[in-house]
Amino acid sequence: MAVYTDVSDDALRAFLDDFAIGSLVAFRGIAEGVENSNFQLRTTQGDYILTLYEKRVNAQDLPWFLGLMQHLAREGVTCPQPVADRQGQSLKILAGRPAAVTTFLPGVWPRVIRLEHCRPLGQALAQLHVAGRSYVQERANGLGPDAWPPLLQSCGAGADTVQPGLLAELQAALAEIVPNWPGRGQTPSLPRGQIHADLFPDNVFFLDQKLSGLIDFYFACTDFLAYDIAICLNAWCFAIDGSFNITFARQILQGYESIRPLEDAERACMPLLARGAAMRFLLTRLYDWINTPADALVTPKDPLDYLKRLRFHMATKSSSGYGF
Ligand SMILES: Nc1ncnc2c1ncn2[C@@H]1O[C@H](COP(=O)(O)OP(=O)(O)O)[C@@H](O)[C@H]1O
Ligand SMILES: N[C@@H](CCOP(=O)(O)O)C(=O)O
Repeated sequence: MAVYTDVSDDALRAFLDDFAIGSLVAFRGIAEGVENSNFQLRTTQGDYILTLYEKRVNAQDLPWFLGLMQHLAREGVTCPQPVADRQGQSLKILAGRPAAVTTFLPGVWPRVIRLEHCRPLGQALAQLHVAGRSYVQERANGLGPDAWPPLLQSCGAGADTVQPGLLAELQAALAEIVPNWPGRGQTPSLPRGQIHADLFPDNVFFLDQKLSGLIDFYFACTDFLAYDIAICLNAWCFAIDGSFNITFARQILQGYESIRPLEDAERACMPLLARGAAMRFLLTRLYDWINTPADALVTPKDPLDYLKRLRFHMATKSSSGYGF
């Protein structure tokens, strides 16, 4: 459960007095997610989400995230919208944390991924990339390739307590991936733009068998568009036993390319981008696995799920391995 910060009934009522969204009927902490504290609010006017921003979110970036969500909605991408208070402020402080109220998005995320989710996912990702073109302000990816070696170093010997030999295996993989990242060494750069950077199944909602919207833009940043595809291939196309579902991948790619055709260089880089994406999530999971106190109200995600994926991508030498 991800509720890092408790909010008292009285503090919440006082906070909501600033807004014109009715009075509080009920609220509950949401037992999902690992990054921020989320609460579902019911007021006399409807449902809302209250987010208190925690460990990995830099408060200075919040205007950029909230602005991106507003921009994408104007361009036709369904996503939560910040709710401004009576003074026009959407970014506030509650219980000592930066906080915002956003609109509630109807739908549920798919607990079991099926083929019919994959094409709409690819289309929605490409729509996001196209819509993001006119959001001109950039935000660097703080969890890009330069962040990976120090993140592994901060896990240190703890990595081998998760699995013996893990530290050396990841160091060797990093030595292959980081110097050859697009735009470095012999590898050409790729088209860049605003990316979601965390489009996992729990951030994609479906309703009546249709994709109803995207949530959780708090890792969004300006980076290679094809890297966002690589993140989705990691998050959506592996079975519990670690096997890669190329049919799912093909549907994601075809859905994406029906909106935004890829350049040859983007296709060719997919094995490299997929390795980087697996590494990024492996490392944040590993760090959290080692550093989350046993009594914390959050269920850390298993880093070893991403070791299986990384090994698959390290062994995949051609983009045809992803269904191109
Ligand atoms: N705008 C929203 N509308 C409906 N449910 C939401 C919304 N935002 C978050 N949730 C719920 O809260 C859960 C955790 O949110 P998420 O943004 O993924 O957390 P985190 O910030 O920890 O990554 C989601 O899986 C979803 O159930
Ligand atoms: N998707 C990340 C974790 C962060 O996302 P959240 O939406 O679950 O908070 C992972 O799976 O490692």
